[in-house]
Amino acid sequence: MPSIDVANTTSPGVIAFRTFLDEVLGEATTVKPPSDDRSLSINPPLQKDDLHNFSERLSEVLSDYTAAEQQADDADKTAAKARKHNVVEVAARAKFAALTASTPISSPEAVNIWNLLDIIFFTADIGHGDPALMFLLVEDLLSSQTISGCRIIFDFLESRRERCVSKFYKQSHLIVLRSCNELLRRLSRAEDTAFCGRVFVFLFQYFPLGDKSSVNLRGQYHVENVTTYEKPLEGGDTMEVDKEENLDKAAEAPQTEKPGGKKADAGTPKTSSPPLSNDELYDLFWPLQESFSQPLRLFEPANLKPFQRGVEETVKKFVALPSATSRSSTVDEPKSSLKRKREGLEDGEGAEAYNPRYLTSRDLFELEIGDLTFRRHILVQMLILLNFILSWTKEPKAKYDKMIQPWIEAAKERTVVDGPKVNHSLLYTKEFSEEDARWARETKDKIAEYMRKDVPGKAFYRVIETVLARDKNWVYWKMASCPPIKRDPIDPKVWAEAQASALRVTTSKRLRPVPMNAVPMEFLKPKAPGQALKELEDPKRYRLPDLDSFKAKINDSDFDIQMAKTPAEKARAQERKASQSWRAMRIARGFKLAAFDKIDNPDDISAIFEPLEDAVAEVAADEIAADEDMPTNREAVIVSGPPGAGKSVIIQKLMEARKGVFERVVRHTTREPKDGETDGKDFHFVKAPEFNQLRDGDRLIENVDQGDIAYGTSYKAVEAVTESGKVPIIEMDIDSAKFAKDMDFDARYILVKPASPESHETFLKAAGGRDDAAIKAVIDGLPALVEGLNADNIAGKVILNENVENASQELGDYLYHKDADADTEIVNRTDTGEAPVSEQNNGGMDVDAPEAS
Ligand SMILES: Nc1ncnc2c1ncn2[C@@H]1O[C@H](COP(=O)(O)OP(=O)(O)OP(=O)(O)O)[C@@H](O)[C@H]1O
Repeated sequence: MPSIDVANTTSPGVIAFRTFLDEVLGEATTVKPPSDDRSLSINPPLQKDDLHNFSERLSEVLSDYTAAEQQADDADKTAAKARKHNVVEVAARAKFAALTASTPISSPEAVNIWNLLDIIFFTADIGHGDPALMFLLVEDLLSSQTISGCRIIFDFLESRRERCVSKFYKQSHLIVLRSCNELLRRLSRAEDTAFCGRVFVFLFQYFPLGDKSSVNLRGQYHVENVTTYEKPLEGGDTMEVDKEENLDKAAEAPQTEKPGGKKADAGTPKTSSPPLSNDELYDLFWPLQESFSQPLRLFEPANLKPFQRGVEETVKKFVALPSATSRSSTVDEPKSSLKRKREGLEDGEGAEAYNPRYLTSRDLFELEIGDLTFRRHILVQMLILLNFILSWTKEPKAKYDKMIQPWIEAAKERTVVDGPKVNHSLLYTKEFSEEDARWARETKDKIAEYMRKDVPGKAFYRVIETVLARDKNWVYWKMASCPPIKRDPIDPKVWAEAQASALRVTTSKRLRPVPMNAVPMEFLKPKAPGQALKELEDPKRYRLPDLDSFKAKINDSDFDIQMAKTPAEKARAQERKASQSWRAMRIARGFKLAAFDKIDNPDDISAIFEPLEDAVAEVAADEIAADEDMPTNREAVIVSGPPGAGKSVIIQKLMEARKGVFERVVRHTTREPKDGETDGKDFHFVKAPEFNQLRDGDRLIENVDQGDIAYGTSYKAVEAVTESGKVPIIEMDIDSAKFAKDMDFDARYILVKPASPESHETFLKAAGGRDDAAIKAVIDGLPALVEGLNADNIAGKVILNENVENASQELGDYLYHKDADADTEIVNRTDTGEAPVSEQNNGGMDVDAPEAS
């Protein structure tokens, strides 16, 4: 900071620059006058061109300093430049201080503050001022204002973000980070949730993905986040539940009511015992927060046991509470009180935000856990910790080592100094036992089951699952000390070749036999009578252009429409687009007519270029069965079953027997195509990011990971078949079918089972690709695998595969009769006393009786 007395300076440079500032600020006020509408005073940003000859006039004012800088020898240049920057800074700070002292930030006159900051930015932009100055002034301003004032300043910062990032990222990023962090420290996460979010989003946008400045590289936990709660009613400083000897004692001794009946027993959880009372749970519930804010303490068994007990009892209690839909009025109370609290907030602030406040008073405990949102919040915390436990057991640790090895190698190959290095502060040496991992897995399942119950529980749990999965990637990235996230440059050789061939193509001087774009006129030459006419009819002569070629043309026209400078130019581009769209639609009507239904807006015909329509087209190209041959119920059919049960052959037989009725839905996979497999026919082969996009966008009805390979079925692929008029039939393993059912995907679920373990073994041998041990593993695992499907009553029909013909016949019969009134029909058949086919054929396998059929 320059040590000049700002108010009484006699430095001619400072005086001159300050006068200049007053002048240009006056001009700026004519361009952007004070306005009652605050958004107008901040936006649009002042432009340099709005100020008459700004650069020249500024250079003139600072000419002496610039001359001194130019004349100085290399050693003194920096000092000369600093002198000029000091002059600018002193004058600018003085003006800024005067303005901020006299102008409330929310008044219309605050436009002068924003204009001054813009002018300081321009000054730095043409090299006459310190680029950091504007950011330092904003930082000062933020620290001098109340939170509502900071919101206005933040509007300013957000509107100038791109400009600042593109010009002065290097000089500003640390100041911006510091200011934002300071602001976040002042904000209450509960009251100013939305504002906190804005600050975080701003930081993410300001800093490039992969920038380490705001990464918690050492994995430090927010240990100051201490939740205070009431001590156990009995008194005493230490929570009895935390003492290990008590855990062991309690495990042995029967649970006795302590004096007052208020103290929780921290022994081994009894899964069958009833949920604890609120008072008892209170003493186990709030101490969990300690582990939530410091997960590393769980490596100590003395901390882990009470944690496990607390989690189990809490989950048990939550499960026992009435669900959101059936709760009594008491549970609404916290919400209404919260509402009252939020009424004081500004418009739009916090309306959608909910951040649970920890009301840790014992008296409020019942109300607190009665709130579904609060319960979910706690359960998410638990899931994070359970994931933490699962990440630090033997197996995942070995996986990290394997994963990190290539980074270490890469570091050696590239540069020793800058390459990715393993971040040892995140690689803990301690690990959890297999027993702890099992506990974590089981508890996770319980929590998942509970969370999925309430509406919209399934979707909510899915989001949480996705977020936690994504979080793992960040942890991996931090473990490698945040290697740069960038694409490798193109190999110079490849680049040179591409350039050379582009040159060759574009500079060919050879005369073409037919000028470009001209139609060959050869047929006009005298020929045998009638031959010229025949040649004219040759389909090659009137071959339609490729539909996709219009896509780029229409995009170009769209661009021209947007960028048109005059109305005439715009009209021409619109006319061009209309003609291109018309021609594209004429071509598409021949084979993508179904896509026309998807066009809502005539200006956007992109639906006809979408791959879905390709699938429809392909399907449509096949023969479709006559209406009377179609089943009444055309809902999708999911055929699932254990590996080698005969799903494929049964479906194949059915499709041959009922031609043009069913169509297989093609699944997506991230694996590479095997020999003979065709993209779009056997699978849609996609890369992992594309698959993740489908999965994260909820565009899959099911997906499973088998090792590193992901499989999934998209809604679009199913729709494509439905739109073609056929019945989609999807072959899946049992887990995928359960997943689809969980996602409430409407379909008829069929389970195919081999009639006996012996025949299953034969099928698996016939299918090949498995050795004896693998075959045995499949057969042994079958009862457990099938159990879920039967128990949850997912499969509406179980088919025993003894004979492919019969099984496919049975499937066909079922699909043709399982329509609106099929149930009655089926019941009638059973009423005749005839045993269902599957029962007759169960061949000794322990099969739950399928729905009567
Ligand atoms: N009833 C049957 N009689 C004789 N062979 C059968 C019968 N059912 C299936 N097979 C044979 O068993 C093998 C496995 O059948 P299929 O490929 O249809 O099973 P899948 O359930 O589709 O298996 P996966 O899930 O592994 O793809 C095939 O070689 C098939 O010909």
